Order: sequence, then structure tokens, then C-alpha cells
Amino acid sequence: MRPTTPRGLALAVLLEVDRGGRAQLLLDRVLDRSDLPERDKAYVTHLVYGVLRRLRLLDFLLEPHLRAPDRLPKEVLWILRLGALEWLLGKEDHARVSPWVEEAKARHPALSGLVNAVLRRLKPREAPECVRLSLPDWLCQAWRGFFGEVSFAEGFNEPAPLFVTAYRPVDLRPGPIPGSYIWEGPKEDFSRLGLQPQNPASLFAAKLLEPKPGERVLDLCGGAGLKAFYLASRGAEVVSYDLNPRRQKAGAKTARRLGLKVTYRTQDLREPLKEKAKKVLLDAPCTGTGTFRAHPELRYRLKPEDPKAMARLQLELLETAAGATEEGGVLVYAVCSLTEEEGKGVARAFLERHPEFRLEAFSCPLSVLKADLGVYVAPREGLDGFYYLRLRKVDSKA
Ligand SMILES: C[S@@+](CC[C@H](N)C(=O)[O-])C[C@H]1O[C@@H](n2cnc3c(N)ncnc32)[C@H](O)[C@@H]1O
Repeated sequence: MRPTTPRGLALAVLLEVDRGGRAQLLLDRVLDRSDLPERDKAYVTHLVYGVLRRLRLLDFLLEPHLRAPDRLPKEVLWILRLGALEWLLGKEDHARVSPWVEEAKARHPALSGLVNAVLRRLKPREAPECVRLSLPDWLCQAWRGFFGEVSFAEGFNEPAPLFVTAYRPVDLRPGPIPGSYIWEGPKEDFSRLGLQPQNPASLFAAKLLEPKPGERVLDLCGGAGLKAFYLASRGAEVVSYDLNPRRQKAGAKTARRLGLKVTYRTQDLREPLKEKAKKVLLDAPCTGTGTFRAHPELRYRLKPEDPKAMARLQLELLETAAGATEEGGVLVYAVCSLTEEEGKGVARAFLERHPEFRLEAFSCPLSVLKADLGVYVAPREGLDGFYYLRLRKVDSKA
């Protein structure tokens, strides 16, 4: 039987995430199909994201009360985590314990007593910072070493507004940079309204290219084309390249609905391009360590060796982007990741090999976490963490 209650739906989504699914996709699917009122849908979202964003801390709080958590049925373990979340967020005992005991009774009646006892016994417990932030130790320590501290990661656990980029005049609350707004209603058919959901930190990567009307721009690793939409809206002639034709097809459809012209070409960008432009944007694939707010489960799946492996691919793609930049032209490299390897490390390795490129300084209106060979943006106030690098090709014979 398919669950229909908010708690049942949250549990079902979390069990799917446990099997390898992606929370955002699963939630969208489940909530689109559900007839629940908006308030209940918001509660499902709150539960799923709340638990995933604090998973390490919740397990730490449950630990003294469970002898062998690994041997519990998954459903019971996630019910305990959900109940612990509501305890952590200060929900009254009468409102938080019995609903979760009922969920346990419906699935594993013999363990409902344990759920009841554990949820009533929870006590405050001082957690080490990396546990409190629910980060894997390897990443938490790498961030401390590189940024000097890790408190910025608190931002991943804060709820964020839904940011949209507007391609028509709108009467919405402005976001942190021009063109970005905050959507406060229920989900809509955004492209019909001339809007595109997009984090301002992602929009800023496209803005850094400073596209001019009539200018040719290459949008490399353009995916569905979120950044291409902005570039086209400034009157640039945009060609968007990606490996994934399915994403590009979806992008072409949205571009049409937004009334924007983008040309899509499918290519593996580890191979050189057959064309050049004065403005080139490379929004490279990355580990996504700046997007833990929207993709909270990602942090538990990444491995310590991933940033280095990703940086190797990013450097290959940057070679292609460099070859496609005309002399005097601008190349912007961006990733939604906060690791040293994928940001500063890629920049350093690239500049060592390419004396014909010079670093270009720029001012960043978003909250800067670190500026050192490019700029890292802090994942605060709803922003995704990002890294940007702006380069100019000064002399191709250097
Ligand atoms: C960060 S996403 C791009 C998001 C997109 N620029 C946007 O703003 O919507 C990275 C993209 O790189 C693409 N990609 C990964 N490896 C690639 C390769 N070898 N050649 C071309 N594209 C690649 C992926 O398909 C994905 O769409």
C-alpha cells in the first residue's frame, strides 16, 4: 500500500534515498502525485530535508540508546531519526512521540515499544563540530585546513528561499543580485511566467562573462542551459555544448517557452571544439560540495578521492575551453563546489601550463568565503557554494 500521510510519505522517500535515490527528484515526484494540502507537503519536505541535513548528528544523539542500530530494520531506524529530528527542533513530546510510534506499529509492531522508549529518552549531547554539521570527517577536516574554519557549513542546514531568474518584468521580492528574485508561492509552471528557478550563485557565473548584444558566446557543459538563458537574454548569440542530449532537449524546450534563442550542440568536450568565440563559459561537472543544501544526501556518498579525480576531468575540459577562446577573449570557469582541488587547484595547474592566460580580478556581490586565484562563495542565506575564475587570453603565442 502506498503511504498517503505526510509522515508515511517522508519515510518512503527516505527509504528510497537510503537505496541510492536522490532526495530532490524523489520528493518532487511524490509531492506532484499527492493530493495533500500545501501545508502537509511542506511538512514532508521539512522532514526529509531536515533528517538528511542532520543525519550524522541525529545518529550521534540516538547512539547511547541503541545497542545495534545496524541490525534494526531500515524503516525503524529512519522512524527513529525522524522522531529525533522533531525532538532536536523542540517539538513537544505529546505531538512528536506517538505519531512515530504509530508509524512503527504499522510496520514493525514488535519494535514500537523500543521507538517509544528511545524517543522519550533522548537527551542533549555535546557533539564535535563535524558531527554537529553532519559532514564526513574527511571533508570537514579538508575544509578546516583550506578555509581556516568550517562554520560556513551551517548554511547548508538552513532552509533557503526558492530563487528564480526573471526574463520578464515581475513584481517579486528581489534576490541578492539583479535579475534574481524570491518566489514565495506554491510551485508553478515557471517558464510560462517567464521565470527560471536558479540559485543566484549560478546566475552570477553567467553574469561574470559580461555578454554583449550580438557577441558570440560558447556555453560549455551547458546542460539544460540555465546559464545560456541569461546569456541569450542579454542579446548574445549563444551556442551551448554538452555531452547529454536529453538535458539539452529539455533546455531547448524551456528556451522556447522563455522566448530565448540558444543553439545546442552535443559533444564530448574532452575533444577540441571546431569553433572559437571571444567569450567562453565552462560550468564544469563537479563533486557538488557547494550544493549540500539542495542535495543533502550527497555529502554521505562522496569519497575522499573524488575531488582529485574530478579536478583531472575539469582540467581536461578547461583545455578545450582555452583552445576555443579567441585572443583577447574572456574565459570563465565555474563549479558549484568548494573543494581546494576543483577551484584553486585547477586554476593553479591551468595557469602554470598556460602563460597566454591572465587572471582577471572582479568584484563579487555575494558573500565571499575565500578569494585566492578566483573566488569561493559561501553557502549562506540560501546561496549555493560556488567557485569562479575569470581569465583573459592575452597572447596566444606566449
Ligand atoms: C554543472 S553541470 C552544468 C549545468 C549547466 N551549465 C546549467 O547552468 O544548467 C555540468 C554538465 O557537464 C556535462 N558534462 C560532463 N562531462 C562532460 C563532457 N566530457 N563533455 C561535455 N559535457 C560534459 C554534464 O552533462 C552536465 O550537464
